[in-house]
Amino acid sequence: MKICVLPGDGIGPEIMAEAVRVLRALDLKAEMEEGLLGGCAVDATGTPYPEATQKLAREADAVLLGAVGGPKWDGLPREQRPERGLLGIRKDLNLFANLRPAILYPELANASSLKPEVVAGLDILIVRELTGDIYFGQPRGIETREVDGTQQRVGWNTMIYAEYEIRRILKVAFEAAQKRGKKLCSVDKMNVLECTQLWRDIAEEVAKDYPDVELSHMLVDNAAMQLVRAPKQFDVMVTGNMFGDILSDEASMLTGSIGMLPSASLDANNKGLYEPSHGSAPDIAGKGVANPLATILSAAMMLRYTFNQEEAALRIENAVKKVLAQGLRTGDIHEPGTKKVGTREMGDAVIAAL
Ligand SMILES: NC(=O)C1=CN([C@@H]2O[C@H](COP(=O)(O)OP(=O)(O)OC[C@H]3O[C@@H](n4cnc5c(N)ncnc54)[C@H](O)[C@@H]3O)[C@@H](O)[C@H]2O)C=CC1
Ligand SMILES: CC(C)CC(=O)C(=O)O
Ligand SMILES: [Mg+2]
Repeated sequence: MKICVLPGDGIGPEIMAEAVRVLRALDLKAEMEEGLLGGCAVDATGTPYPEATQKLAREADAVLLGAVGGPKWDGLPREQRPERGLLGIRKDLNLFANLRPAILYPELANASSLKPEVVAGLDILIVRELTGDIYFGQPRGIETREVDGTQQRVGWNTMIYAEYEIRRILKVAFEAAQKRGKKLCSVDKMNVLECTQLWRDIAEEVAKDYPDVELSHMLVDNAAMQLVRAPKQFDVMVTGNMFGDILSDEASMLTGSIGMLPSASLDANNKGLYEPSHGSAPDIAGKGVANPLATILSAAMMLRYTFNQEEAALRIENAVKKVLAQGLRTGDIHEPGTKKVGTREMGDAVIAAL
């Protein structure tokens, strides 16, 4: 098992240290090699996805990533920003399928942003397309030009999907739905965006190959509302890169915190990059208080999807459940009657529970 470890920026190194310790505690035959991605890579090499990291990531079976970015790098030219490194590695490894499971652990029912009765038993899988859409579309830019007779700055991006990109992510979503509750909700904005009209048309076509899955469609604004009104109506949701980015952050709060939401980004052969769904949390970086569970649960997803080690994945997930049952909580999920712990202490507890 060759794993490329990219801690990244902000809380990245803190949460990654715990995930790596958990993996080591499992005593797997894993080779882990660290590399630079994001702001730390910009500082060291001038570029957010340096060649050495490209080589490491391409040669590895899987990549485990913390998070990238932070205000320190926000003023850089766009090509040098940490987030371009993240988009770069996703594109380079062809990781078009991003799976973000929003599962409520019963112990966190009171930490959810919604009432316990609305979220009890919540288990949604968000399937987000990850290498297309407006995050990658060309042309894009900011320039000064004449508009209605005056010089103005104009900014623009392009929302674009080719048929094959839509088709392949829908297949992933239908197959995931087949293995779960057999319900798939495709989220788009077809009432105003041609790009997502194509998405909806193709969803209807692909659905013919999956008669056992019930396909529904929802406009993204309604989907955002339904997620906080009655989230348990959803089984699998599939959507484009930008809508999926936003809806998955929203869904994370139904599970108690964005610090609980892991993710897997897969190519066609289950080579994967695994990372928490959150960012580098500059507001709490360096304080030892970040929740490492999303990263630890991402490591479990890595064992499941890339390495077919279901038993080891379940061991990690059960250890996380046990720690929550013991009442240990980082600040983001803390509530009266539970014990507040830091990042390292949470990692220690998961290892003890293993
Ligand atoms: N995959 C990645 O590497 C991502 C990187 N980013 C980057 O991260 C930087 C910060 O972005 P934000 O919009 O602030 O989003 P963020 O997800 O980093 O933080 C949002 C809020 O959630 C909290 N939070 C996030 N992870 C947490 C954890 N594990 N434990 C406890 N609290 C946690 C933060 O403290 C903050 O209050 C930006 O530079 C952004 O571009 C943002 C999202 C994803
Ligand atoms: C650079 C962003 C697209 C990262 C992000 O917010 C995400 O993938 O969730
Ligand atoms: Mg995001």
